[in-house]
Amino acid sequence: MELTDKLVLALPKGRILEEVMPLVKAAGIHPEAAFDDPKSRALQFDTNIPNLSIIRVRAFDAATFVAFGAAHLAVVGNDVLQEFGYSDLYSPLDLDIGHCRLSLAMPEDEATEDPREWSHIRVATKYPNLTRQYYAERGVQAECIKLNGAMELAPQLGLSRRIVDLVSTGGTLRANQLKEVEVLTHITSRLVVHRPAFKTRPREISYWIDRFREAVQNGTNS
Ligand SMILES: Nc1ncnc2c1ncn2[C@@H]1O[C@H](COP(=O)(O)OP(=O)(O)OP(=O)(O)O)[C@@H](O)[C@H]1O
Ligand SMILES: O=P(O)(O)OC[C@H]1O[C@H](OP(=O)(O)OP(=O)(O)O)[C@H](O)[C@@H]1O
Repeated sequence: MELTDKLVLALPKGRILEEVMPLVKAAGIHPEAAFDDPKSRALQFDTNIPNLSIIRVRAFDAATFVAFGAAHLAVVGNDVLQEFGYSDLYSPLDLDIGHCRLSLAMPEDEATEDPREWSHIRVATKYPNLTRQYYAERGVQAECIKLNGAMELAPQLGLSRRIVDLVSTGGTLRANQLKEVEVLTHITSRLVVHRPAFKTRPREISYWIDRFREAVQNGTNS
């Protein structure tokens, strides 16, 4: 495969994509038609900007592509940034989208947390590093069971009493008879860049950070 010097922007293909595309377009980036074609199996897309292409990947993978320099820019939730803690990711801009929180939840009918019970904690989560760190700061070693979705099933089925998961409206917790016990961190999506690429291609990358900043500001003011 031929490597080009095109800038690569990684976008998460899940729920954030719908929120991020108005910003991408307001920043002046318009992907080729195949990007909006549900039948297309393409993963990389040209844009109206000759030296910029878009890749569409899973939310967690967007951070990984940029962390290793395979993409130069990405849109990533700070849940993902905190979970990975990649040192080569620089996140200069809050995009003010993807608002949610990462919370500890337990069954509604159970007594609220008593730290004296914390001799052995088991938690089902997509965020084992963040969760372990949260409990370690409280002097507790947590056993984390990594799930990639549907964490809310874990308490009902006896996998773990506690889950750490993203909460927005709280509807998913309520539908599964769970209560939010504590917020670990508040989340929004950020524009992130590959730190070494920012050093070698500062003008190009600063240009796009500025365009996204303007898009966010114009969106907020309109
Ligand atoms: N309920 C929510 N409300 C707002 N933002 C959310 C919500 N859930 C997740 N997010 C944000 O969207 C990002 C992607 O969400 P998630 O990890 O659930 O992926 P997805 O859209 O289900 O796709 P996939 O799991 O296939 O990658 C998260 O990292 C988080 O920043
Ligand atoms: O508080 P709410 O508004 O109900 O949102 C919370 C839900 O949203 C996310 O899941 P998503 O819908 O992305 O599906 P997933 O479990 O496949 O990641 C998250 O993992 C919760 O399950």
